[in-house]
Amino acid sequence: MAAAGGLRLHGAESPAGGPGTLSGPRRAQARRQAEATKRKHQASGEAPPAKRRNKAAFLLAKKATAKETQRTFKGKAQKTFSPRKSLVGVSDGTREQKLCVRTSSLFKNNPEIPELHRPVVKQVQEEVFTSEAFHELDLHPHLISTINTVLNMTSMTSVQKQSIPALLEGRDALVRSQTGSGKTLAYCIPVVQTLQAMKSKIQRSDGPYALVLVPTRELALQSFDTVQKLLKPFTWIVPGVLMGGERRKSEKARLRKGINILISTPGRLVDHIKSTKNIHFRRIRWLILDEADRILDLGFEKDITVILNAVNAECQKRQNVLLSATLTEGVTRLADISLLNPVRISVLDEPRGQSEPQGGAVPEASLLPAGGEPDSFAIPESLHQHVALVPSKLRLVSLAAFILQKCKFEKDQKMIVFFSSCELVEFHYHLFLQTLPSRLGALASGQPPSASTRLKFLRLHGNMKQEERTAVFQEFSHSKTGVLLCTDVAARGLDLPQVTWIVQYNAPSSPAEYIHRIGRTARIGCHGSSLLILAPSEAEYVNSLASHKINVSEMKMEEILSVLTRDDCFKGSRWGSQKSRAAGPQEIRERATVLQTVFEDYVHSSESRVSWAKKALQAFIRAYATYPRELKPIFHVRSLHLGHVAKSFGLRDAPQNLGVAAVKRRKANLSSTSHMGLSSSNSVKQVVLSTAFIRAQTRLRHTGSGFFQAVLRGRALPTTPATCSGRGCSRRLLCPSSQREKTPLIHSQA
Ligand SMILES: Nc1ncnc2c1ncn2[C@@H]1O[C@H](COP(=O)(O)OP(=O)(O)OP(=O)(O)O)[C@@H](O)[C@H]1O
Repeated sequence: MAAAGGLRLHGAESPAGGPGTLSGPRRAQARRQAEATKRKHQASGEAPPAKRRNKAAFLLAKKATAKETQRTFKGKAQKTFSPRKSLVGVSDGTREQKLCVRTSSLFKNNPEIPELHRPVVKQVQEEVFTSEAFHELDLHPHLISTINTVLNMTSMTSVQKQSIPALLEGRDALVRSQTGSGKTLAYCIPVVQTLQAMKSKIQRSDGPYALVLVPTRELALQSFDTVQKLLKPFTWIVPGVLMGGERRKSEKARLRKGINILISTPGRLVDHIKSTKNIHFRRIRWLILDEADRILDLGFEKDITVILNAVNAECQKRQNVLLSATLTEGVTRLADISLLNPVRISVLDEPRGQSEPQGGAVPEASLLPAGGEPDSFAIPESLHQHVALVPSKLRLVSLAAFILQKCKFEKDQKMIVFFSSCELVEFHYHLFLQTLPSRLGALASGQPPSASTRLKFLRLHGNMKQEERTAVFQEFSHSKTGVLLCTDVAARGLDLPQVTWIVQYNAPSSPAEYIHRIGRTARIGCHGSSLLILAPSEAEYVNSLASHKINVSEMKMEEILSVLTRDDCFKGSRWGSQKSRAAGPQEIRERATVLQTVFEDYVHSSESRVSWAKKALQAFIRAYATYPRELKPIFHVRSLHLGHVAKSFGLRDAPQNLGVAAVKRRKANLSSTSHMGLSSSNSVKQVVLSTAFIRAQTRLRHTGSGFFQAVLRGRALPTTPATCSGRGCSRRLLCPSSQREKTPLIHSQA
């Protein structure tokens, strides 16, 4: 417990003569005593036990604080807080008693922030728009007028100019262009044009002619919406969407009536293939895999195998299209041998400079990254990328300060913050929702927060009910401002208008995911920015990004935190008489500590909140343990300082028994764990162990196109497509004519 006051600042951060409750000599005595204890433990190479660490301060505080201490937020200067009874601001009106009050020491014992010596690399750039109009294509006039009037588009983007003619010719295609460059229309327009032109007019009861697979439900809804708009003049063609979370019964009814362009997530389609009699693929002409690298990843392996086998069993002649902003070399080569004479479409400027593609057919090398290096992807030119190195203890306040900076002090900002798991999204969503808006409004003015001071927080992740997911997706789409906290469920394909900032609070597990996350901003030629928050020990990740031609510039943590001096509700009393704007580093530190204390007070206001924060911390460590092998030297769970990370969850101390229950569960299942020599006191190790299974599962997944790699493991990839030579063919696993029933088949154009 701290020296009584809920917001008492102590240690290095406590300003001399500041708001503390101890008199000068007593304060000095307390500090000397605390430092002596600390030196003793440092000398022995271990941290002092939590209780003893605070004992000196606690004893003196007890003596000195018969009186209550003043809270230091402006507007609350008169209000006094008892250490036992002080209340944390909760916007739901419930007031809970504090169990313990102790202010953090945020700026002590942090690792040094290294200088970033990032190599400046030339990013791969693409031209978004062309000067060619849709009416120059050989499309139905009603389709053109729908594009012009309903979608308000006249000129084609580069990827559309290259893809539409090639797809109208009936070619299989691999399409790669940067995020937000119009790939959806690049496949939707040819599908609609072809289906409306069919000689025997399509009947609803014919069932699906086109099957579009997308990785997430929101993307399914979004693609469905685009197709629906394009089909306005062609009312006899019926689009439909299948996605998890919807009522299966109503989907079955729609399938029974007939859907001609079927958009689905893989899992839900498998559900229907297994359980719905009315689903068939007899007339499939198009198979489209949007975000193909994700769909063909190990995570979807089983589902895709079921779907492709079902489709191939009924339909041998169709056009296959694979699209993504990050079609890796692995995916393209593997798809190459399973597609029939595919056209490879890429919008990269550099290869185009050498040989201009004719009619959408790009030279073979151009789906490979410029310069022939593996897996470098184009990034929108108007996207400004930043990185901030922030010690673990300061992560939470830095994120909150950044949100305030952009969404409170700047106009019309819309932000997406990515986290590594659903639990982390939930934790930060509720924490911010309960603390930040109430601080900003109520504490500054003594009134409830006004519309102008209110921060709008939304959250989106896979553990939410579908109705809520859809509502949030719609609300954020139509909103001009707001902060969406989410997992990677929102990373792929979503076209959320006017997003100005992307924050990656937890680093992504691959450069492809980095590209997709930041690609939610700066779409279709707009401006946007991104911020990646890394711990000092993770600084090397900047070089890893550079090796994929991704350039980030540094934003200093102090710059982020300095915004707190613009809001007097974070003012410490030492600075009461000074002008905020002239604040120096010490005031910034003090204000950051005030903000951290707001979070800690909230978390420690009840046992249940403390255990909620511990669970979130546990989820963070679990997710941290799943980085792929090649990133382990940068993101290794053993390099985490549990006590420091705990601070970023509003916890005052490192939990002692973190992960024990999980480890016990795993122990029961995995007899092999015993050899790891578990020590009950080593919490991080326990969590590592409890996540061993997850790591093993995800290792392959992170290797990129793991599904195909698994199929082909053990033999060299053919560099050029060859024809199948039947049963003994070395590529038989991908060839429809030999082992259909066992294999994930992309193509079956017999
Ligand atoms: N020719 C065009 N003119 C103007 N706007 C367009 C055009 N084509 C597409 N758009 C708009 O551009 C935005 C991005 O399109 P889309 O979502 O298809 O991009 P994408 O390349 O699929 O992105 P991602 O790789 O992130 O999935 C959408 O709002 C879409 O309406």
